[in-house]
Amino acid sequence: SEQEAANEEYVEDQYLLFDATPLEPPSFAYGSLHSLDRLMEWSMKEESIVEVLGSRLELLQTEYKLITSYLKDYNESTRMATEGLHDPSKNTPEGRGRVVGSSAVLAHRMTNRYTSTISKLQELISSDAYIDNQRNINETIHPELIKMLKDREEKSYNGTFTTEDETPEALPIWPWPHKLDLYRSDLSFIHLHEIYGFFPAQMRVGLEVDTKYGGFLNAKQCFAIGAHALSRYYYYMAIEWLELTKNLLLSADEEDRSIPLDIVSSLLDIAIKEHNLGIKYNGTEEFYTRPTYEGQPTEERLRYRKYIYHSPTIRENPQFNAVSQYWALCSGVTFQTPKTQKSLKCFYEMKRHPYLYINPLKTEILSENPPVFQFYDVLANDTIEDIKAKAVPRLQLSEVVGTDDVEQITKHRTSAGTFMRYKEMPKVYEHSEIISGLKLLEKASEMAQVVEYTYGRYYIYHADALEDEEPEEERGYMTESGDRVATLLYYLETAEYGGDTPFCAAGVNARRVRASAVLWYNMYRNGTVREDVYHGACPVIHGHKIIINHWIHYNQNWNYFPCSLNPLE
Ligand SMILES: O=C(O)CCC(=O)C(=O)O
Ligand SMILES: [Fe+2]
Repeated sequence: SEQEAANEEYVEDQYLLFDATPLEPPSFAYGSLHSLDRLMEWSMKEESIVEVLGSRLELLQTEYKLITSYLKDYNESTRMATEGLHDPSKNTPEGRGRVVGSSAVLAHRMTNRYTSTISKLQELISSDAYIDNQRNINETIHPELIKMLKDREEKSYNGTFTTEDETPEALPIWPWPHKLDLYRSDLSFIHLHEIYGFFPAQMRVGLEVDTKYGGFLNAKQCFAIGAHALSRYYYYMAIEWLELTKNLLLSADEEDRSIPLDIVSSLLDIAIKEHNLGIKYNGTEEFYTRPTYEGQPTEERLRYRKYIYHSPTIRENPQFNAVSQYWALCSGVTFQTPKTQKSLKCFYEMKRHPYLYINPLKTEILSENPPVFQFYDVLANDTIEDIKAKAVPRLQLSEVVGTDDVEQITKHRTSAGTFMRYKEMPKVYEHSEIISGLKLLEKASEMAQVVEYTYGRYYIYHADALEDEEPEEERGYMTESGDRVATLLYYLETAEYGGDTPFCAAGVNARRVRASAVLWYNMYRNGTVREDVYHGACPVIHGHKIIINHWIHYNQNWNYFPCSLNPLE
Protein backbone atom coordinates (compact mmCIF):
# COMPACT_ATOMS: atom_id res chain seq x y z
CA SER A 1 0.00 0.00 0.00
CA GLU A 2 0.96 3.64 -0.24
CA GLN A 3 1.54 3.89 3.50
CA GLU A 4 3.80 0.84 3.43
CA ALA A 5 5.79 2.23 0.54
CA ALA A 6 6.21 5.50 2.37
CA ASN A 7 7.29 3.70 5.53
CA GLU A 8 9.77 1.64 3.63
CA GLU A 9 11.27 4.66 1.95
CA TYR A 10 11.50 6.49 5.23
CA VAL A 11 13.21 3.61 6.93
CA GLU A 12 15.55 2.94 4.05
CA ASP A 13 16.48 6.52 4.00
CA GLN A 14 17.12 6.79 7.69
CA TYR A 15 18.34 3.43 8.78
CA LEU A 16 20.15 1.65 6.01
CA LEU A 17 17.52 -1.03 5.68
CA PHE A 18 17.58 -3.54 2.87
CA ASP A 19 20.78 -2.17 1.46
CA ALA A 20 24.09 -3.14 2.88
CA THR A 21 26.09 -0.13 1.75
CA PRO A 22 23.90 2.91 1.36
CA LEU A 23 26.34 5.07 3.28
CA GLU A 24 28.99 5.03 0.63
CA PRO A 25 31.69 4.80 3.24
CA PRO A 26 34.83 6.70 2.28
CA SER A 27 36.79 3.54 2.96
CA PHE A 28 36.08 0.32 4.79
CA ALA A 29 38.48 1.39 7.49
CA TYR A 30 36.78 4.72 8.04
CA GLY A 31 36.33 5.42 11.69
CA SER A 32 36.80 8.18 14.19
CA LEU A 33 35.33 6.62 17.32
CA HIS A 34 36.88 3.18 17.07
CA SER A 35 39.34 3.25 19.97
CA LEU A 36 39.44 4.55 23.51
CA ASP A 37 41.87 7.26 22.45
CA ARG A 38 39.54 8.47 19.71
CA LEU A 39 36.49 8.28 21.96
CA MET A 40 38.37 10.27 24.59
CA GLU A 41 39.50 12.81 22.06
CA TRP A 42 35.99 13.41 20.80
CA SER A 43 34.63 13.39 24.31
CA MET A 44 37.15 16.08 25.27
CA LYS A 45 36.32 17.98 22.12
CA GLU A 46 32.70 17.89 23.20
CA GLU A 47 33.58 19.93 26.25
CA SER A 48 34.58 22.83 24.03
CA ILE A 49 31.51 22.23 21.88
CA VAL A 50 29.32 22.38 24.97
CA GLU A 51 31.05 25.57 26.02
CA VAL A 52 30.58 27.40 22.71
CA LEU A 53 27.04 26.13 22.37
CA GLY A 54 26.30 27.26 25.94
CA SER A 55 27.40 30.81 25.23
CA ARG A 56 25.71 30.59 21.84
CA LEU A 57 22.46 29.77 23.61
CA GLU A 58 22.78 32.78 25.92
CA LEU A 59 23.49 35.06 22.98
CA LEU A 60 20.64 33.50 21.05
CA GLN A 61 18.25 34.11 23.90
CA THR A 62 19.12 37.83 23.89
CA GLU A 63 18.95 37.89 20.11
CA TYR A 64 15.66 36.02 20.16
CA LYS A 65 14.11 38.53 22.56
CA LEU A 66 15.27 41.52 20.50
CA ILE A 67 14.07 40.01 17.24
CA THR A 68 10.73 39.01 18.76
CA SER A 69 10.13 42.46 20.17
CA TYR A 70 11.21 44.12 16.93
CA LEU A 71 8.88 42.01 14.78
CA LYS A 72 6.06 42.38 17.26
CA ASP A 73 6.38 46.15 17.24
CA TYR A 74 6.54 46.29 13.44
CA ASN A 75 3.53 43.99 13.04
CA GLU A 76 1.45 45.89 15.58
CA SER A 77 2.17 49.27 14.02
CA THR A 78 3.27 49.46 10.39
CA ARG A 79 1.88 46.16 9.18
CA MET A 80 -1.52 46.38 10.89
CA ALA A 81 -1.99 50.02 10.02
CA THR A 82 -1.20 49.63 6.33
CA GLU A 83 -2.81 46.24 5.75
CA GLY A 84 -6.17 47.65 4.89
CA LEU A 85 -4.96 50.07 2.21
CA HIS A 86 -7.37 49.84 -0.70
CA ASP A 87 -5.58 52.10 -3.09
CA PRO A 88 -3.25 49.76 -5.00
CA SER A 89 -0.84 52.58 -5.71
CA LYS A 90 -0.34 52.97 -1.97
CA ASN A 91 0.13 49.24 -1.43
CA THR A 92 3.81 49.33 -2.35
CA PRO A 93 6.84 49.89 -0.19
CA GLU A 94 6.81 53.46 -1.30
CA GLY A 95 3.11 53.91 -0.67
CA ARG A 96 3.36 52.37 2.76
CA GLY A 97 6.37 54.57 3.47
CA ARG A 98 4.27 57.63 2.76
CA VAL A 99 1.59 56.42 5.21
CA VAL A 100 4.18 55.77 7.92
CA GLY A 101 5.88 59.09 7.28
CA SER A 102 2.62 60.97 7.62
CA SER A 103 1.54 59.31 10.84
CA ALA A 104 2.90 60.52 14.19
CA VAL A 105 2.37 57.16 15.93
CA LEU A 106 3.70 54.95 13.13
CA ALA A 107 6.73 57.18 12.55
CA HIS A 108 7.41 57.42 16.28
CA ARG A 109 7.30 53.66 16.71
CA MET A 110 9.62 53.20 13.75
CA THR A 111 12.01 55.77 15.21
CA ASN A 112 11.98 53.76 18.42
CA ARG A 113 12.70 50.51 16.64
CA TYR A 114 15.69 51.93 14.78
CA THR A 115 17.18 53.77 17.67
CA SER A 116 16.48 51.24 20.35
CA THR A 117 15.71 47.65 19.27
CA ILE A 118 17.80 47.48 16.11
CA SER A 119 20.67 49.33 17.62
CA LYS A 120 20.66 46.80 20.48
CA LEU A 121 20.71 44.05 17.91
CA GLN A 122 23.56 45.77 16.09
CA GLU A 123 25.44 46.12 19.32
CA LEU A 124 24.90 42.46 20.09
CA ILE A 125 26.04 41.09 16.76
CA SER A 126 29.07 43.32 16.58
CA SER A 127 30.11 42.60 20.18
CA ASP A 128 33.35 40.75 20.79
CA ALA A 129 31.48 38.00 22.58
CA TYR A 130 29.23 37.44 19.57
CA ILE A 131 32.04 37.51 17.02
CA ASP A 132 34.22 35.24 19.13
CA ASN A 133 31.39 32.83 19.56
CA GLN A 134 30.72 32.76 15.83
CA ARG A 135 34.36 32.01 15.15
CA ASN A 136 34.57 29.43 17.92
CA ILE A 137 31.51 27.69 16.57
CA ASN A 138 33.06 27.54 13.13
CA GLU A 139 36.23 26.13 14.52
CA THR A 140 34.61 23.71 16.90
CA ILE A 141 31.65 22.21 15.13
CA HIS A 142 32.39 22.70 11.50
CA PRO A 143 33.06 19.25 10.06
CA GLU A 144 34.35 20.67 6.77
CA LEU A 145 37.46 21.91 8.51
CA ILE A 146 38.21 18.44 9.75
CA LYS A 147 37.33 16.85 6.44
CA MET A 148 39.90 18.99 4.68
CA LEU A 149 42.54 17.59 6.95
CA LYS A 150 41.54 14.07 6.03
CA ASP A 151 43.62 14.26 2.87
CA ARG A 152 46.67 14.56 5.02
CA GLU A 153 45.66 11.50 6.94
CA GLU A 154 45.45 9.42 3.79
CA LYS A 155 48.84 10.60 2.68
CA SER A 156 50.54 10.16 5.99
CA TYR A 157 49.91 6.75 7.45
CA ASN A 158 47.62 3.99 6.43
CA GLY A 159 48.04 1.67 9.35
CA THR A 160 50.55 -0.82 8.00
CA PHE A 161 54.23 -0.60 7.35
CA THR A 162 55.47 -1.73 4.02
CA THR A 163 59.13 -2.11 4.91
CA GLU A 164 60.97 -2.92 8.09
CA ASP A 165 62.44 0.53 8.45
CA GLU A 166 59.43 2.63 7.77
CA THR A 167 58.29 4.70 10.73
CA PRO A 168 55.05 6.55 11.12
CA GLU A 169 56.23 10.13 11.20
CA ALA A 170 52.93 11.80 10.65
CA LEU A 171 50.12 10.36 12.65
CA PRO A 172 46.69 10.28 11.13
CA ILE A 173 44.43 13.27 11.51
CA TRP A 174 41.05 11.91 12.25
CA PRO A 175 38.04 12.87 10.20
CA TRP A 176 34.83 14.09 11.77
CA PRO A 177 32.74 11.19 13.14
CA HIS A 178 30.79 9.58 10.36
CA LYS A 179 27.50 7.65 10.23
CA LEU A 180 29.67 4.58 9.92
CA ASP A 181 30.85 5.16 13.48
CA LEU A 182 27.24 5.06 14.59
CA TYR A 183 26.65 1.93 12.51
CA ARG A 184 29.51 0.23 14.30
CA SER A 185 28.25 1.43 17.66
CA ASP A 186 24.78 -0.02 16.93
CA LEU A 187 26.60 -3.20 16.11
CA SER A 188 28.28 -3.24 19.51
CA PHE A 189 24.85 -3.49 21.12
CA ILE A 190 23.87 -6.19 18.67
CA HIS A 191 26.96 -8.25 19.52
CA LEU A 192 26.53 -7.79 23.27
CA HIS A 193 22.96 -8.93 22.77
CA GLU A 194 23.88 -11.90 20.62
CA ILE A 195 26.87 -13.23 22.48
CA TYR A 196 25.98 -12.64 26.11
CA GLY A 197 22.22 -12.90 25.66
CA PHE A 198 21.60 -9.56 27.39
CA PHE A 199 18.15 -8.13 27.00
CA PRO A 200 17.68 -4.85 25.14
CA ALA A 201 15.83 -3.44 28.14
CA GLN A 202 18.91 -4.20 30.25
CA MET A 203 21.30 -2.70 27.74
CA ARG A 204 19.15 0.38 27.29
CA VAL A 205 19.92 1.59 30.78
CA GLY A 206 23.62 0.62 30.77
CA LEU A 207 25.23 -2.65 31.67
CA GLU A 208 27.51 -1.54 34.48
CA VAL A 209 27.16 -3.86 37.39
CA ASP A 210 28.63 -1.56 40.04
CA THR A 211 27.77 1.86 38.78
CA LYS A 212 24.84 3.51 37.18
CA TYR A 213 25.91 6.44 35.08
CA GLY A 214 22.37 7.57 34.48
CA GLY A 215 22.47 7.29 30.74
CA PHE A 216 19.85 5.48 28.74
CA LEU A 217 18.89 5.04 25.12
CA ASN A 218 15.69 6.63 23.90
CA ALA A 219 13.08 5.05 21.63
CA LYS A 220 14.69 6.42 18.49
CA GLN A 221 18.09 4.97 19.37
CA CYS A 222 16.59 1.57 20.26
CA PHE A 223 14.70 1.67 16.98
CA ALA A 224 17.90 2.30 15.02
CA ILE A 225 19.56 -0.73 16.63
CA GLY A 226 16.50 -2.87 15.83
CA ALA A 227 16.44 -1.64 12.24
CA HIS A 228 20.16 -2.31 11.94
CA ALA A 229 19.67 -5.85 13.29
CA LEU A 230 16.88 -6.41 10.80
CA SER A 231 19.00 -5.19 7.91
CA ARG A 232 21.55 -7.83 8.88
CA TYR A 233 18.91 -10.56 9.14
CA TYR A 234 19.38 -10.86 12.91
CA TYR A 235 15.66 -11.38 13.30
CA TYR A 236 15.25 -12.34 16.92
CA MET A 237 17.39 -9.40 17.98
CA ALA A 238 15.49 -7.05 15.68
CA ILE A 239 12.25 -8.27 17.25
CA GLU A 240 13.46 -7.62 20.76
CA TRP A 241 14.76 -4.11 20.04
CA LEU A 242 11.66 -3.17 18.07
CA GLU A 243 9.38 -4.51 20.79
CA LEU A 244 11.29 -2.44 23.30
CA THR A 245 10.89 0.61 21.06
CA LYS A 246 7.19 -0.03 20.78
CA ASN A 247 6.80 -0.37 24.55
CA LEU A 248 8.75 2.84 25.08
CA LEU A 249 6.52 4.71 22.66
CA LEU A 250 3.45 3.32 24.40
CA SER A 251 4.70 4.46 27.80
CA ALA A 252 4.00 7.97 29.01
CA ASP A 253 7.61 8.55 30.07
CA GLU A 254 9.22 8.49 26.64
CA GLU A 255 10.22 11.95 25.58
CA ASP A 256 11.56 11.28 22.11
CA ARG A 257 8.59 10.42 19.94
CA SER A 258 10.20 11.21 16.62
CA ILE A 259 9.79 7.61 15.42
CA PRO A 260 6.18 6.98 14.40
CA LEU A 261 4.63 4.00 16.13
CA ASP A 262 3.21 2.62 12.88
CA ILE A 263 6.69 2.42 11.38
CA VAL A 264 7.94 0.51 14.39
CA SER A 265 4.98 -1.84 14.19
CA SER A 266 5.36 -2.52 10.51
CA LEU A 267 9.08 -3.27 10.89
CA LEU A 268 8.28 -5.52 13.81
CA ASP A 269 5.78 -7.39 11.63
CA ILE A 270 8.41 -7.84 8.95
CA ALA A 271 10.95 -9.10 11.48
CA ILE A 272 8.51 -11.61 12.97
CA LYS A 273 7.40 -12.83 9.57
CA GLU A 274 10.96 -13.25 8.31
CA HIS A 275 12.04 -14.90 11.51
CA ASN A 276 9.29 -17.48 11.39
CA LEU A 277 9.81 -18.07 7.68
CA GLY A 278 13.51 -18.65 8.28
CA ILE A 279 12.70 -21.35 10.77
CA LYS A 280 10.25 -22.97 8.45
CA TYR A 281 12.65 -23.15 5.52
CA ASN A 282 16.08 -23.24 7.08
CA GLY A 283 15.27 -25.75 9.77
CA THR A 284 18.11 -25.85 12.18
CA GLU A 285 20.56 -23.80 10.18
CA GLU A 286 19.94 -20.73 12.28
CA PHE A 287 19.90 -22.94 15.28
CA TYR A 288 19.29 -20.23 17.79
CA THR A 289 16.15 -18.95 16.18
CA ARG A 290 12.85 -20.26 17.41
CA PRO A 291 9.34 -19.41 16.25
CA THR A 292 8.41 -16.21 17.86
CA TYR A 293 5.49 -13.90 18.06
CA GLU A 294 4.99 -10.57 19.65
CA GLY A 295 5.49 -10.48 23.38
CA GLN A 296 7.03 -13.93 23.58
CA PRO A 297 10.53 -14.19 22.19
CA THR A 298 12.80 -13.49 25.08
CA GLU A 299 11.87 -16.27 27.46
CA GLU A 300 12.01 -18.69 24.63
CA ARG A 301 15.50 -17.47 23.81
CA LEU A 302 16.73 -17.77 27.36
CA ARG A 303 15.43 -21.28 27.64
CA TYR A 304 17.08 -22.19 24.36
CA ARG A 305 20.37 -20.65 25.41
CA LYS A 306 20.40 -22.75 28.56
CA TYR A 307 19.74 -25.76 26.41
CA ILE A 308 22.68 -24.90 24.15
CA TYR A 309 25.05 -24.38 27.04
CA HIS A 310 24.15 -27.48 28.92
CA SER A 311 23.38 -29.96 26.20
CA PRO A 312 26.46 -31.91 25.13
CA THR A 313 24.64 -33.11 22.00
CA ILE A 314 24.29 -29.52 20.82
CA ARG A 315 27.74 -28.50 21.94
CA GLU A 316 29.28 -31.42 20.13
CA ASN A 317 27.29 -31.08 16.94
CA PRO A 318 30.03 -30.15 14.49
CA GLN A 319 27.76 -27.70 12.74
CA PHE A 320 27.14 -25.62 15.81
CA ASN A 321 29.83 -26.34 18.30
CA ALA A 322 32.19 -23.43 17.74
CA VAL A 323 29.48 -20.80 17.99
CA SER A 324 27.63 -22.34 20.93
CA GLN A 325 30.91 -22.98 22.72
CA TYR A 326 31.98 -19.39 22.08
CA TRP A 327 28.71 -18.02 23.45
CA ALA A 328 28.77 -20.30 26.45
CA LEU A 329 32.40 -19.52 27.30
CA CYS A 330 31.89 -15.77 26.91
CA SER A 331 28.88 -16.03 29.21
CA GLY A 332 30.95 -17.75 31.88
CA VAL A 333 30.04 -21.41 31.30
CA THR A 334 33.17 -23.58 31.13
CA PHE A 335 32.87 -27.18 30.13
CA GLN A 336 36.11 -28.94 30.85
CA THR A 337 35.40 -32.31 32.39
CA PRO A 338 36.38 -32.76 36.05
CA LYS A 339 38.95 -35.31 34.90
CA THR A 340 40.55 -32.80 32.55
CA GLN A 341 40.49 -30.13 35.19
CA LYS A 342 42.22 -32.41 37.64
CA SER A 343 45.10 -32.96 35.24
CA LEU A 344 45.83 -29.25 34.88
CA LYS A 345 48.64 -27.62 36.82
CA CYS A 346 50.46 -24.43 37.62
CA PHE A 347 54.23 -24.39 37.91
CA TYR A 348 57.34 -22.26 37.71
CA GLU A 349 59.07 -22.86 34.38
CA MET A 350 62.85 -22.47 34.62
CA LYS A 351 64.11 -24.74 31.87
CA ARG A 352 63.81 -23.00 28.57
CA HIS A 353 66.36 -20.26 29.05
CA PRO A 354 68.96 -19.15 31.61
CA TYR A 355 66.89 -16.02 32.10
CA LEU A 356 64.12 -18.16 33.50
CA TYR A 357 66.36 -19.43 36.33
CA ILE A 358 66.50 -15.91 37.61
CA ASN A 359 62.97 -14.99 36.78
CA PRO A 360 60.92 -18.18 36.58
CA LEU A 361 57.88 -18.17 34.37
CA LYS A 362 54.63 -18.48 36.32
CA THR A 363 52.92 -20.96 34.07
CA GLU A 364 49.38 -22.28 34.11
CA ILE A 365 48.17 -25.02 31.83
CA LEU A 366 44.71 -23.95 30.74
CA SER A 367 44.21 -26.96 28.52
CA GLU A 368 46.38 -29.93 27.72
CA ASN A 369 44.72 -30.92 24.48
CA PRO A 370 44.68 -28.59 22.64
CA PRO A 371 47.65 -27.15 24.53
CA VAL A 372 46.96 -23.67 25.87
CA PHE A 373 49.23 -22.01 28.43
CA GLN A 374 48.96 -18.78 30.33
CA PHE A 375 52.05 -17.07 31.79
CA TYR A 376 51.64 -14.44 34.46
CA ASP A 377 53.59 -11.24 35.25
CA VAL A 378 55.57 -11.38 32.04
CA LEU A 379 55.44 -7.70 31.11
CA ALA A 380 56.72 -4.85 33.24
CA ASN A 381 54.42 -1.91 33.70
CA ASP A 382 56.90 0.45 31.97
CA THR A 383 57.01 -1.83 28.96
CA ILE A 384 53.23 -1.90 28.76
CA GLU A 385 53.00 1.86 29.00
CA ASP A 386 55.71 2.32 26.39
CA ILE A 387 53.97 0.06 23.88
CA LYS A 388 50.63 1.69 24.55
CA ALA A 389 52.07 5.16 24.06
CA LYS A 390 53.42 4.13 20.66
CA ALA A 391 50.48 2.09 19.46
CA VAL A 392 47.43 3.94 20.72
CA PRO A 393 47.65 7.09 18.53
CA ARG A 394 47.79 5.00 15.39
CA LEU A 395 45.10 2.42 16.08
CA GLN A 396 42.84 1.99 13.09
CA LEU A 397 39.89 -0.26 12.43
CA SER A 398 41.03 -3.86 12.17
CA GLU A 399 41.08 -5.64 8.89
CA VAL A 400 40.26 -9.24 8.16
CA VAL A 401 42.54 -11.15 5.79
CA GLY A 402 40.92 -11.57 2.39
CA THR A 403 38.05 -9.01 2.48
CA ASP A 404 37.42 -5.28 2.54
CA ASP A 405 33.66 -5.49 2.73
CA VAL A 406 32.36 -3.51 5.72
CA GLU A 407 29.51 -5.89 6.34
CA GLN A 408 31.77 -8.94 6.26
CA ILE A 409 34.44 -7.40 8.44
CA THR A 410 32.05 -6.14 11.08
CA LYS A 411 30.51 -9.58 11.28
CA HIS A 412 33.84 -11.03 12.31
CA ARG A 413 36.03 -8.45 13.93
CA THR A 414 35.28 -4.98 15.26
CA SER A 415 38.51 -4.09 17.04
CA ALA A 416 41.11 -1.45 16.19
CA GLY A 417 44.73 -2.31 15.61
CA THR A 418 48.19 -1.39 14.45
CA PHE A 419 51.52 -3.11 13.95
CA MET A 420 54.69 -2.82 16.04
CA ARG A 421 58.03 -3.40 14.39
CA TYR A 422 60.92 -5.14 16.07
CA LYS A 423 62.74 -1.79 16.36
CA GLU A 424 59.92 -0.30 18.33
CA MET A 425 59.98 -2.97 21.02
CA PRO A 426 63.06 -5.17 20.62
CA LYS A 427 62.94 -6.36 24.24
CA VAL A 428 59.42 -7.62 23.87
CA TYR A 429 60.26 -9.64 20.74
CA GLU A 430 63.27 -11.13 22.48
CA HIS A 431 61.27 -11.80 25.61
CA SER A 432 58.60 -13.46 23.49
CA GLU A 433 61.21 -15.90 22.17
CA ILE A 434 62.20 -16.78 25.70
CA ILE A 435 58.74 -17.34 27.07
CA SER A 436 57.38 -19.17 24.03
CA GLY A 437 60.56 -21.18 23.51
CA LEU A 438 60.07 -20.47 19.80
CA LYS A 439 61.83 -18.32 17.24
CA LEU A 440 60.14 -15.06 16.27
CA LEU A 441 62.87 -12.90 14.81
CA GLU A 442 64.16 -12.81 11.25
CA LYS A 443 60.76 -13.27 9.74
CA ALA A 444 59.87 -16.27 11.86
CA SER A 445 56.79 -14.30 12.91
CA GLU A 446 54.64 -11.51 11.59
CA MET A 447 55.02 -7.98 12.78
CA ALA A 448 53.45 -7.87 16.23
CA GLN A 449 49.91 -6.60 16.14
CA VAL A 450 48.50 -4.41 18.89
CA VAL A 451 44.73 -4.65 19.10
CA GLU A 452 42.25 -2.68 21.15
CA TYR A 453 38.62 -3.44 21.93
CA THR A 454 36.22 -0.86 23.33
CA TYR A 455 32.59 -1.53 24.37
CA GLY A 456 30.96 -4.28 22.34
CA ARG A 457 34.04 -4.82 20.19
CA TYR A 458 34.98 -8.43 19.61
CA TYR A 459 36.55 -11.05 17.41
CA ILE A 460 34.26 -13.92 16.58
CA TYR A 461 35.68 -17.46 16.98
CA HIS A 462 38.23 -18.21 14.28
CA ALA A 463 41.43 -20.12 13.56
CA ASP A 464 44.68 -18.17 13.33
CA ALA A 465 46.27 -20.54 10.81
CA LEU A 466 45.33 -19.43 7.33
CA GLU A 467 45.84 -22.88 5.76
CA ASP A 468 45.51 -22.69 2.02
CA GLU A 469 42.16 -21.00 2.22
CA GLU A 470 43.47 -17.52 1.67
CA PRO A 471 44.67 -16.38 -1.72
CA GLU A 472 48.43 -16.53 -2.11
CA GLU A 473 48.86 -12.74 -2.25
CA GLU A 474 47.11 -12.42 1.12
CA ARG A 475 49.52 -14.80 2.75
CA GLY A 476 52.51 -12.65 1.85
CA TYR A 477 55.81 -13.98 3.06
CA MET A 478 54.01 -16.76 4.88
CA THR A 479 54.36 -18.78 1.72
CA GLU A 480 58.08 -18.89 2.56
CA SER A 481 57.96 -18.85 6.32
CA GLY A 482 55.09 -21.24 6.76
CA ASP A 483 51.71 -20.94 8.41
CA ARG A 484 51.04 -19.64 11.92
CA VAL A 485 52.25 -22.53 14.05
CA ALA A 486 51.62 -20.80 17.35
CA THR A 487 50.17 -17.60 18.76
CA LEU A 488 51.51 -15.66 21.71
CA LEU A 489 49.08 -13.09 23.02
CA TYR A 490 49.80 -10.52 25.73
CA TYR A 491 47.18 -8.63 27.70
CA LEU A 492 48.31 -5.01 28.00
CA GLU A 493 45.06 -3.69 29.32
CA THR A 494 41.96 -5.53 30.46
CA ALA A 495 38.31 -4.61 30.48
CA GLU A 496 36.41 -4.41 33.76
CA TYR A 497 33.79 -6.71 32.28
CA GLY A 498 34.06 -8.91 29.22
CA GLY A 499 36.93 -9.40 26.81
CA ASP A 500 38.19 -12.88 27.76
CA THR A 501 39.75 -15.14 25.13
CA PRO A 502 37.63 -18.30 24.80
CA PHE A 503 39.05 -21.54 23.40
CA CYS A 504 36.01 -23.23 21.96
CA ALA A 505 36.98 -26.90 21.87
CA ALA A 506 39.07 -26.70 25.04
CA GLY A 507 35.98 -25.41 26.86
CA VAL A 508 37.98 -22.82 28.74
CA ASN A 509 38.78 -19.10 28.58
CA ALA A 510 42.11 -17.43 28.97
CA ARG A 511 41.09 -14.90 31.57
CA ARG A 512 41.97 -11.28 31.15
CA VAL A 513 44.92 -10.68 33.45
CA ARG A 514 47.02 -7.62 32.76
CA ALA A 515 50.70 -8.36 31.95
CA SER A 516 50.00 -12.04 31.33
CA ALA A 517 50.52 -13.92 28.07
CA VAL A 518 48.71 -16.82 26.45
CA LEU A 519 50.40 -19.33 24.16
CA TRP A 520 48.71 -21.91 21.97
CA TYR A 521 49.55 -24.03 18.94
CA ASN A 522 47.61 -23.69 15.74
CA MET A 523 49.38 -26.65 14.11
CA TYR A 524 50.50 -30.12 15.05
CA ARG A 525 54.19 -30.91 15.17
CA ASN A 526 53.94 -32.54 11.76
CA GLY A 527 52.84 -29.26 10.19
CA THR A 528 49.14 -29.94 9.69
CA VAL A 529 46.68 -27.42 10.98
CA ARG A 530 44.83 -28.22 14.21
CA GLU A 531 41.05 -28.18 14.02
CA ASP A 532 40.58 -27.75 17.75
CA VAL A 533 42.06 -24.29 18.39
CA TYR A 534 39.13 -22.17 17.40
CA HIS A 535 39.19 -19.17 19.71
CA GLY A 536 37.97 -15.59 19.75
CA ALA A 537 37.70 -12.42 21.77
CA CYS A 538 34.51 -11.98 23.80
CA PRO A 539 32.94 -8.55 23.43
CA VAL A 540 34.05 -5.98 25.97
CA ILE A 541 31.10 -5.15 28.19
CA HIS A 542 32.63 -2.27 30.10
CA GLY A 543 36.08 -0.71 29.88
CA HIS A 544 38.62 -1.47 27.20
CA LYS A 545 41.13 -4.15 26.37
CA ILE A 546 44.48 -4.01 24.60
CA ILE A 547 46.46 -7.04 23.49
CA ILE A 548 49.53 -7.90 21.43
CA ASN A 549 49.37 -10.76 18.94
CA HIS A 550 52.55 -12.49 17.88
CA TRP A 551 51.79 -14.93 15.09
CA ILE A 552 54.70 -17.32 15.01
CA HIS A 553 55.47 -19.18 11.79
CA TYR A 554 56.27 -22.80 11.22
CA ASN A 555 59.24 -23.18 8.91
CA GLN A 556 62.00 -21.76 11.09
CA ASN A 557 60.54 -23.36 14.18
CA TRP A 558 60.67 -27.02 13.21
CA ASN A 559 63.84 -27.12 15.23
CA TYR A 560 62.19 -25.77 18.34
CA PHE A 561 58.99 -27.60 17.73
CA PRO A 562 60.26 -30.92 16.41
CA CYS A 563 58.26 -33.13 14.16
CA SER A 564 56.52 -36.03 15.81
CA LEU A 565 55.44 -39.42 14.54
CA ASN A 566 52.30 -39.11 16.58
CA PRO A 567 49.84 -37.24 14.35
CA LEU A 568 47.99 -36.03 17.42
CA GLU A 569 50.92 -34.13 18.82
O1 LIG B 1 41.83 -10.57 21.61
C1 LIG B 1 41.81 -11.76 21.90
O2 LIG B 1 41.52 -12.14 23.04
C2 LIG B 1 42.07 -12.78 20.82
C3 LIG B 1 42.57 -12.16 19.57
C4 LIG B 1 42.78 -13.09 18.45
O3 LIG B 1 42.46 -14.24 18.53
C5 LIG B 1 43.37 -12.62 17.18
O4 LIG B 1 43.55 -11.42 17.03
O5 LIG B 1 43.66 -13.46 16.31
FE1 LIG C 1 43.16 -15.39 16.86
